[in-house]
Amino acid sequence: MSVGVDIDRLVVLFDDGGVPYSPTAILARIDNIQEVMAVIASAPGKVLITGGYVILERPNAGIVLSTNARFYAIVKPLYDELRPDCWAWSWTDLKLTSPQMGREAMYKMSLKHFILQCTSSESRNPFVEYAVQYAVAAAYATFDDNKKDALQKLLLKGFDITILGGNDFYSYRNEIESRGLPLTPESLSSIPPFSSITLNSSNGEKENSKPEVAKTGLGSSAAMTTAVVAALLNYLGVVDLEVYGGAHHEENLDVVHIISQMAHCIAQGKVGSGFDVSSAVYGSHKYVRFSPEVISSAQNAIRVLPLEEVIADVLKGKWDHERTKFSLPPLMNLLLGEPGTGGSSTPSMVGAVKNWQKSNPQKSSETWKQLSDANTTLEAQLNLLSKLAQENWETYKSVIYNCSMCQSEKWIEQVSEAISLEIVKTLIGARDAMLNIRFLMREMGKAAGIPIEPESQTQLLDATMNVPGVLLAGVPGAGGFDAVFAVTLGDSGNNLTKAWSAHNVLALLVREDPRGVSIENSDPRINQISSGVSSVRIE
Ligand SMILES: Nc1ncnc2c1ncn2[C@@H]1O[C@H](COP(=O)(O)OP(=O)(O)O)[C@@H](O)[C@H]1O
Ligand SMILES: C[C@@](O)(CCOP(=O)(O)OP(=O)(O)O)CC(=O)O
Repeated sequence: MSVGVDIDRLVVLFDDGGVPYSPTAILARIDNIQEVMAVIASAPGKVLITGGYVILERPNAGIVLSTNARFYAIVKPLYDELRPDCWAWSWTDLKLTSPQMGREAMYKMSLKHFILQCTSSESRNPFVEYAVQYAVAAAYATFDDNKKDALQKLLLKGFDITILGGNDFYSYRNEIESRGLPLTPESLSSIPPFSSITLNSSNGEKENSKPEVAKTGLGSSAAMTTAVVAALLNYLGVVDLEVYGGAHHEENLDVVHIISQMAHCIAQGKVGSGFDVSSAVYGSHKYVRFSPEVISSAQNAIRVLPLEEVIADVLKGKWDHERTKFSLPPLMNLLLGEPGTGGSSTPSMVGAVKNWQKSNPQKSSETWKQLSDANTTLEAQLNLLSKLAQENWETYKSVIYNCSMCQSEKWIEQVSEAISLEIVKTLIGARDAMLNIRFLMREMGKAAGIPIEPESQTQLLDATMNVPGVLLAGVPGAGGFDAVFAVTLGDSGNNLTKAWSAHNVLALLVREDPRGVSIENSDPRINQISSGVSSVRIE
């Protein structure tokens, strides 16, 4: 059977409540973003649930959960055909588009030294610039002469790179408030995918201070850098990320990790612990940092050696970071709540903690040891819960279901037989470990004179941990006034979302997703278009 429809009378409506699209406009929108020979990679944002500050020093470990918030990089040639005279060129072109920021920048890249020169006056993106330079240098460093010829041809076609960050990376709280919408996840989901980014107005202290992106704290720069590096390395043929599983995939991920860490550290101007890039590459895991020398020695070498040689050495360097499998036990969910009290600057918080370590080495090392032990205890309790779930699934399921409906003091009353009791005791053990971590983080903050868990967050976290079905809550990473996290049991996340909304806290749409960097089959804007279609009608 075929149905005749006058195409110009068809109207497609999107869930985002935006303007209806005619089919012609839809086709133009899809056509416009349909990629030819494009490689699309995505990398997740993260939440560091344990290990803030202490993971800066080996061998202290942290638990980092990757999320369903993803950054995308689309890489394709800028020119379809090679121009006849291009063999004489020693430069190629790079176009970098950031639609959410309304930015487009053009660069020339030297094929000898991989130096980038910005030829348009648009504001620069150092994370992407270093990602491009180091990925291209990695290709030269790893290819033999035959492959270098093919590489040269591909490079001469230029690069057209588009970067897109999922809405979850940015704060839309002000927008929701100004539109008079309720502070709920439903309001957040009404915002169209890959929306324009709200910029915080500059504070006026420095005349030329750049407006800052209003962020939710999921590590946008690490996810962005990793997505660009992965897309480029795949595009150039240095790695093949489409073949999943096995040792070869792990080796490919390690190459993406090394080049991303290098680009991120150099662009950021500091060698941090690297957990945010690590989770963007490998997904959720337990992380122990790499020795910073592997990057600092490369930083020195860059001044005297060709980049290709430096990158070759970095790829063979002593990368001693450790990652151990970790994910939340079954039937547990990660939630984030944005209190709307503004973000804090991690480098200055880290600087204050380092000063305290110098000025009071004995007390600070005691606190660090206690914190590290408390982090290990929480990890052990969560791992034990995963094991108990695996071995006693039915009992585990019913205990979690019962506990999800009441406050923690009542959990023990729900059980009688041995296994259920062990499960509840382990849940309470995890809670106690989190309370201990929070206490020690507050102590560290007071001693260093910085708001790691400030009073307003303490009140919010205490109230959160009293909501029925909430296992634990805390300030992620470096702490401060950013969004807080909670781990909830079963379906109790809905209780928490409502409780937060009543406290003027916006529950974000972010959830744990253990998937690290990956290659995507299609432009994420096309996926979002098709999943966003709510109805088609004929007018
Ligand atoms: N969608 C985007 N397109 C281009 N650049 C972006 C986008 N989102 C964020 N950025 C850039 O990424 C960087 C974020 O880095 P930073 O402020 O250190 O954040 P984070 O702590 O999340 O890593 C900023 O330079 C910002 O301008
Ligand atoms: C203090 C830290 O241990 C954790 C910082 O954690 P955040 O999750 O706050 O990360 P940023 O994205 O860098 O702001 C510093 C570090 O390990 O890099």
